Amino acid sequence: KRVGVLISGSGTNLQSLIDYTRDVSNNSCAEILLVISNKDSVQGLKRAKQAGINTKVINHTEYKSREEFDEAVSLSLEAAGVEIVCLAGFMRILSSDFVKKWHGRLLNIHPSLLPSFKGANAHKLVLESNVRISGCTVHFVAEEVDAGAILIQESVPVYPNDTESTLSERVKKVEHKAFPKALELVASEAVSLKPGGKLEWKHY
Ligand SMILES: Nc1nc2ccc(CNc3ccc(C(=O)NCCCC(=O)O)cc3)cc2c(=O)[nH]1
Ligand SMILES: N[C@@H]1O[C@H](COP(=O)(O)O)[C@@H](O)[C@H]1O
Repeated sequence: KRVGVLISGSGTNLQSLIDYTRDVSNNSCAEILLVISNKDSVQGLKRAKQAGINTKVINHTEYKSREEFDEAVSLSLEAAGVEIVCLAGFMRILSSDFVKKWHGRLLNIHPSLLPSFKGANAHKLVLESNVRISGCTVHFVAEEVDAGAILIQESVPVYPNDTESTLSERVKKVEHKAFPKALELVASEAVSLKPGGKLEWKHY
């Protein structure tokens, strides 16, 4: 399956997807063809270039509306023949037209155990709530932010003296395992998203 990855920053999740899909011992059904960033000169773009993967910067500030930005992103993905889109630290909310067009083929990784701690500052909310376990969630993207069907979750302990950076570092380690697994499930068609928004697991 042809995969496109949308990023906005460092791209460590992108790197884990590149490494996993290129490790022949994984017999991956996925191949990353295109990396799109809404921000220029982020480390994720360097990672893609080093891997010889096509990159494109589509700057949202150059578009009059969210829908027009999303349309430009979608057209680039389609032009490359992308079949599955992964949001890897992509920090723009996507319009419902985009989500509808890519329904069931659009994955996101969130740095908390959804449905707890939705939004752009999950680690901060986790620390403020004094929970003792956190982790990451890979889910299909739905119109409602961070509310799509959950594919994979991995947990980590939260320590009393944790900061956002010590927690995010611990969570990222399990993100880098969870995201490739989730992508493989979808790329191999072991799991799919039914129109009603529920998952259909074929090989379990
Ligand atoms: N419709 C839909 N689109 C998404 C886009 C990105 C992410 C990644 N997680 C994200 C979750 C929250 C945000 C957020 O609130 N950013 C500040 C506002 C930025 C902006 O104005 O766009 C961004 C990404 C998830 C979703 C999702 O679940 N559904
Ligand atoms: N969506 C969240 O944003 C961060 C992106 O990190 P990176 O993949 O750019 O290193 C990750 O923690 C991910 O869960």
